[in-house]
Amino acid sequence: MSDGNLYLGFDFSTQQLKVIAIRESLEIFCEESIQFDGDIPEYKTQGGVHRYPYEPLKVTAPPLMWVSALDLILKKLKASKFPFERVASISGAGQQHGSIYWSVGGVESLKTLDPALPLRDNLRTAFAIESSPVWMDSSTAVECRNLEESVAGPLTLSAITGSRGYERFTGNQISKILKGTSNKIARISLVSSFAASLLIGSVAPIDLSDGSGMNLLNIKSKLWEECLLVASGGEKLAEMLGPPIPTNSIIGELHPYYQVRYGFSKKCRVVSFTGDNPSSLAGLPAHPGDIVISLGTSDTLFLSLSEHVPSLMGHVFVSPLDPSNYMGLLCYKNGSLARERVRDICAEGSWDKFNSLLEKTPPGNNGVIGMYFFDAEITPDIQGLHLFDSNSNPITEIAHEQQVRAILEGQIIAKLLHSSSLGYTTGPSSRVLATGGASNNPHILQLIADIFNCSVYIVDSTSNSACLGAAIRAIFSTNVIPDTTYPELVERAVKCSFATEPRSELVSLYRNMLLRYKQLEESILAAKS
Ligand SMILES: Nc1ncnc2c1ncn2[C@@H]1O[C@H](COP(=O)(O)OP(=O)(O)O)[C@@H](O)[C@H]1O
Ligand SMILES: O=C(CO)[C@@H](O)[C@H](O)COP(=O)(O)O
Repeated sequence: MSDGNLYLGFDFSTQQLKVIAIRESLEIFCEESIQFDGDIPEYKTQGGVHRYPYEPLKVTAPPLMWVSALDLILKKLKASKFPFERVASISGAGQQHGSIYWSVGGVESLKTLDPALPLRDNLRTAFAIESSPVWMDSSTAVECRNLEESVAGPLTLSAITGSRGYERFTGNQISKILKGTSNKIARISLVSSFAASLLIGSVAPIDLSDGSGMNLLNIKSKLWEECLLVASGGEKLAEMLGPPIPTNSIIGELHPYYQVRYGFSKKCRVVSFTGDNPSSLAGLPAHPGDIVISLGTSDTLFLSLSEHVPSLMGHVFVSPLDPSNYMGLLCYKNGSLARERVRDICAEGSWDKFNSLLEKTPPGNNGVIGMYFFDAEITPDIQGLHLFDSNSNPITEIAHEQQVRAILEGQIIAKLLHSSSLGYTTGPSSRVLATGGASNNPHILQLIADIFNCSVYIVDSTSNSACLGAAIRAIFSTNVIPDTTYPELVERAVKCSFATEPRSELVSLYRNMLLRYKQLEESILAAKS
């Protein structure tokens, strides 16, 4: 195989930093990852985050941990003799909505990175706020309501920004941070633009697609909405954020730090990073009518949209593929971490045992339904463990094998219920493209097929579609492959294979179960209000 150029795609996700290198022929050259909890334990995270027993809605992560993870993953690549000099361009992704607050000195130290030191030692005092709020935080309900009121209500905020006020959305997080600190904040980044900043040695601009997850960007004008900036952070917020840029823009050349320390080429260019979900969409050959289900730390369901219909549920972002289009997304906080908790309680921490228990119960779980919202759920706004028997009476105890089926069927039925209510429905030629760590589990894929009544496909080469999308964006944005549209490039680069199809005999069972789930969810929400 020729020793041609390579292209890197990073993903700074909740639990780990991942990177994929692809060849100009679009084949994967190598993958690497760093688990925050296990590989850099000095930061003492659990599931990549810090939680606060006396502030259960607060969830943060230390930006210096993400810096250390970049040091470590590049060190691992160097130890494996990775040919850094062949890297022609780099892009990446980051968990959405998290916010990083650069100090004045931090902005300066970015420019003067010393290659004799790890990034961590260069940037140890770079952050005015040492614990960044991340997407699992839901402590900003007051800020959300205030922002909604600043534009005559939640539906108006959704019409402008693509979402009603959501606690994890960055504008509300910034509002809370700025109220609570006197530290001098020079600039504010998202996780995606923060990661890009490390590579170019200056604070990188926020891209339109990830910027859509802030409750600050007008997704039609593609500009920050002035009144929302003022309501969230005052007159200076525009300056702290900088102007947003189209996703897939070339934002600069790799800082000389990386040439000296690792041997990267002087000509290596950096393409704007974006949110992990937009980057994942960019890494999948989704056709019109296809739906993507990403089963990572968060579970998400997303698809390409040609228009934006304001709603009080779900989100619409500027498309990472074409700024005149959109991306619809539903997010579930209780995703893999909730499944892991049931796995650990019922299956001794083993996915194989988890799957064996699933097989001991019939589809439909003999009418038992479960909602496993250990964390305050995003879609919908419910918390707690809610179990119901076949007559929809609340129960408290079910067998381990019923627990396993209940969490999986409950999570997938919820996705079908909420996506259908937004008109995100599958047609006869639709596919569900599954990605994310849990898409490696064939039992979960079969449940998705049965409940969505749709064939499920997976990407042959990797479940890290956010990294793959970033690497493909790195190639595409540097015009290395002329006369090729982005969809054509993705079709060539990403091979999806058939994973499983629905069992037609289960269609009516799951349709009835969905109706019961809908009634139960409505009753829980009604009891809250
Ligand atoms: N066989 C499996 N069955 C179910 N879940 C799995 C399996 N293998 C991995 N996972 C889940 O995948 C998750 C990681 O997925 P990933 O997409 O890498 O997350 P993120 O991008 O948020 O870091 C883990 O938290 C783990 O629970
Ligand atoms: O909040 C959202 C999307 O709105 C989450 O999807 C985060 O982007 C976290 O991503 P993962 O770490 O689960 O990939």
